[in-house]
Amino acid sequence: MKRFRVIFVSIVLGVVVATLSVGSMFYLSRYRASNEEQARLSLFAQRGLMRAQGTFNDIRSVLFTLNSLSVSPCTSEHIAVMRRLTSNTRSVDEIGYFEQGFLKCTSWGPTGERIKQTPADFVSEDGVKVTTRVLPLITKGNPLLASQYNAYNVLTVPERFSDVIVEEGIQLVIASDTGKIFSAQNAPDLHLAQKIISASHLITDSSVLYAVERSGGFVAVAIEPKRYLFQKLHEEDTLFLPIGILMAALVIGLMLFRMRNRLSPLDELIAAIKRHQLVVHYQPIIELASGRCIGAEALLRWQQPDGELLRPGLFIPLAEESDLIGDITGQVIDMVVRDLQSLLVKDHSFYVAINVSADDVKTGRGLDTIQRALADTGIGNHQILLEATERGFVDATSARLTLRRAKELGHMVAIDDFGTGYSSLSSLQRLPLDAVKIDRIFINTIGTNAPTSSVVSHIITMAKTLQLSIFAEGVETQSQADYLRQLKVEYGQGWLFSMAIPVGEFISYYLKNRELYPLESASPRDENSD
Ligand SMILES: Nc1nc2c(ncn2[C@@H]2O[C@@H]3COP(=O)(O)O[C@H]4[C@@H](O)[C@H](n5cnc6c(=O)[nH]c(N)nc65)O[C@@H]4COP(=O)(O)O[C@H]3[C@H]2O)c(=O)[nH]1
Repeated sequence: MKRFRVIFVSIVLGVVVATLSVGSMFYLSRYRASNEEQARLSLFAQRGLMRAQGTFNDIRSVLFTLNSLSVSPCTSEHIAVMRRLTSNTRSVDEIGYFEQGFLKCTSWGPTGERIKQTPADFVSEDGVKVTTRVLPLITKGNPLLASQYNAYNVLTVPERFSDVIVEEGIQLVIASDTGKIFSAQNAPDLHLAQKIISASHLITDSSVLYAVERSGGFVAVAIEPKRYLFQKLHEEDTLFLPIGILMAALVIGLMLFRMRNRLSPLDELIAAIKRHQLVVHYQPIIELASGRCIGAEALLRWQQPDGELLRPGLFIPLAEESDLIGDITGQVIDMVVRDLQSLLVKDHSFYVAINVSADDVKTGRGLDTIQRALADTGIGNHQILLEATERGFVDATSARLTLRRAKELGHMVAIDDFGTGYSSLSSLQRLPLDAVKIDRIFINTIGTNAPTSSVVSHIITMAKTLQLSIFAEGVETQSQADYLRQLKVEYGQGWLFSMAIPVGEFISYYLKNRELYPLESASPRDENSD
């Protein structure tokens, strides 16, 4: 279930991260491309506006010069001045002089035709009237732009208002802020340009991008078909999408790595220790002669998120291999103190057996952990019985040191699962042990014809010879209990009495048992032994 959840969550996260990474790069490339294009268009619009204002300034200055002349109109001297100003000013292509609203002479000379002054399309702040698309009657050329001030009229080729260098694809429109178009470059859609100029907000046209610049009555609009943006986008995409894909691959790789770690049993165990998912259940230990519950064995369980409890056989070996067992022993003793402190303090003949690992025995570290946990609790050291398997005694010298110290501190020490390893009578003799726990595989054979059925009586005899207390594990039937009682085995535990149960249930069991069998006989070692 947990495995499925980790895989599911990792896949969902992987998809989200990949989408976000590629999506954000996709968005970034679009954002950058359109920003860059917008900045480029603004630049061209600004240049166009400057050119238009520069051209108009030239025209105005010519008009003001002409108006300040004191020569007689249309004399050869007057015409010569007009001609000189025309040829010296780039923005002026022809000058005309009007009298009573009709053209009298131009920079070409006197004119015989009756040409009327044109109505203005646009009037500048200083009174210069501009008419777009005036057909020059003298030169008969393309439509020109006429700027009038009092009696003078200057004709200008409209392109002079927009002749800046623009990049391919960019269209430029120069107009008055009332929307009269003066000049354009690269054949823009004039209808669209007018819409843009007169709009007070951005207009949405899916086919173009544009920028508008306004100043001094002039407007410049730079327009670009969106396909140029797409080209730019393509360039940005080729830069940013690989980055997005790389980022996604990196994050997904990291997640896979983490997922693999989270799925590894060792990492799961480390997380369980950190999150305090290990719990202790208690199995009553019964004095066989009286039926009294005189102690309990603390047995570890790993609580899974779905409520399932894992037995220690599935994770203790891993903890032992990976050096986590010391932490586990620490948590077990802490839990025992937390769960049973008040019971242990009230009943000093009651004791709890805890399992110590081979490593705890070898290093003696477990003893320090236990001492720290018991300090100031009111629990006596004699109330903590240490169970170590035969594997803990392989290194006899360090085992002897640890056991001796344990005994000095007042703990009882039992050899667990006796008979399943290679411990011999002689090796046991040399160790300062208090008790032997006979493994349940031997108890199982009691009353059967199994070839090992006689082993139980041999172990019992041997333990008695060594003056060790005897605990029988895995007592499941009344006949097994009767047999053990006959052979004077003092203590038993097993499903006949109770399975390992959570602390609440255990305390109820203990209280009921005490009602049935009030305290009078002694535990393997009484409380004075501390
Ligand atoms: N079939 C049957 N089984 C019975 C009966 N009565 C008790 N048992 C089971 O026999 C095992 C007795 O514990 P153990 O010999 O100390 O053997 C323990 C002990 O060596 C180790 N262990 C348990 N808790 C800890 C711990 O906190 N630290 C360390 N280092 N090892 C632990 O894990 C082993 C297995 O523990 P559990 O799975 O809890 O299994 C327990 C218990 O639940 C019975 O009548 N019938």
